[in-house]
Amino acid sequence: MSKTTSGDFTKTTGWLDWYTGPAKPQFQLPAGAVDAHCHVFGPGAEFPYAPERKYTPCDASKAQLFALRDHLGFARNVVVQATCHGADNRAMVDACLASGGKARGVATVRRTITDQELQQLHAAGVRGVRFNFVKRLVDFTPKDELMEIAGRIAKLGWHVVIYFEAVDLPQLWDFFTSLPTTVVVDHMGRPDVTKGVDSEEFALFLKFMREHPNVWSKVSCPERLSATGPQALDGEQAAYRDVVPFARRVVEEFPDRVLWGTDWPHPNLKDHMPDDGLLVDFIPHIAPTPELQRKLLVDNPMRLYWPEEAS
Ligand SMILES: O=C(O)c1cc(C(=O)O)oc(=O)c1
Repeated sequence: MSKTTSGDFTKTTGWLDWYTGPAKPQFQLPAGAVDAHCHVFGPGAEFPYAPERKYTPCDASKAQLFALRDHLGFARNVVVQATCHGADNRAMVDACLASGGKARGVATVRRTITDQELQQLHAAGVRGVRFNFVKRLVDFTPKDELMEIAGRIAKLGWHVVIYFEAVDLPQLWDFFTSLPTTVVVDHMGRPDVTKGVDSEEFALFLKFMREHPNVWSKVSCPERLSATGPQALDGEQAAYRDVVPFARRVVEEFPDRVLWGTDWPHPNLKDHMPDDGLLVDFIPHIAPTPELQRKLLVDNPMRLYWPEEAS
């Protein structure tokens, strides 16, 4: 597979391309497992990157995503709109439509979107919108605009996905806790794992989930959060051990409100690109029993994204 950025685009300097030839996981995923956080990038020649983007990635097409899904043993994907596409959801929608019902999506929308356009997104398989508060990724969208969008998508039965850094949770608390939908936190709210699992910062995140039963968390991205490694490369089976206590705490306390995803193609990683097969092998460390694994990988994502099929 050749990895390029097509169209009139040049990759951000230092960009790390996704890993070719991932291992077959040793951990066998339960039947029907969902990769509930992944992206498509372009291809730029077909789906141009947004003018307001903060980075230009290498292309990562739907066909490449579906090949990874099959290789790792997932049954389905949730394709989350990547910030490099702004509020132009065409690449994500195209992936959902091409998946034969095996992908659902999370969109980024502006308040100018019409009801008809929202209905079209729904028909394509979109079931949520993403609000992003990570400053290196997006410019600020006023909270009144976000709240207006949340009110509109609530009527479609959709949820809100939020992405923020742990240090920003206190100032975002009131907004998050006013949202009228299920709220799904990306990557555990990005804890600083060097502060420890019993830190005030992580305690606040657990309180956020404990006091608000509509809040869910993706226990994803150990490769982003780890400070110690070792990196999930070259067969390493003990990768990212410093992240395990955080994810495991969330899985064990909130087993019915957690999701897991590869985060392929892993935008903006700076020091290494993980082997996605080894990332799958991380799962039994954070969800140690078959029951927790089934909830994390099958029951919970099915309830949120394919409720009509959920048992
Ligand atoms: O931490 C990141 O850089 C990142 C970026 C994006 C995106 O650009 O959409 O999505 C993610 O899930 C994570």
